[in-house]
Amino acid sequence: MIATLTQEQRAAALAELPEWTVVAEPDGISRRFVFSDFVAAFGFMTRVAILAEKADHHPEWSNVYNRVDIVLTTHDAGGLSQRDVDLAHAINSLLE
Ligand SMILES: C[C@H](O)[C@H](O)[C@H]1CNC2=NC(N)=NC(=O)C2=N1
Repeated sequence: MIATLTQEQRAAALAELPEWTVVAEPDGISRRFVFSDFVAAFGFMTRVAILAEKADHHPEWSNVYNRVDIVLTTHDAGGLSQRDVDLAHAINSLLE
């Protein structure tokens, strides 16, 4: 069973993810991505979906035209875990 991060671990992890915001409900982290159009947004979502499936860790997300909103939380742990942090870094890497 995966555990949620301790307060110390959270603080350290979030310091490395300045683009992500803490959200309360569900306990996790969130980031908004804005692209030029729907095709670019959906292409990004496809790449995130492949990462998520490989990691067996899946985002809560929504898409409206060129915008993608992602929340990462670990359902099995009931909050933010290292899996969310790892996926956030992998998603960030897609944009480099
Ligand atoms: C059985 C399967 O491994 C689990 O249900 C995985 C799948 N993807 C998941 N994704 C997320 N975000 N949280 C989980 O707890 C989770 N659990």
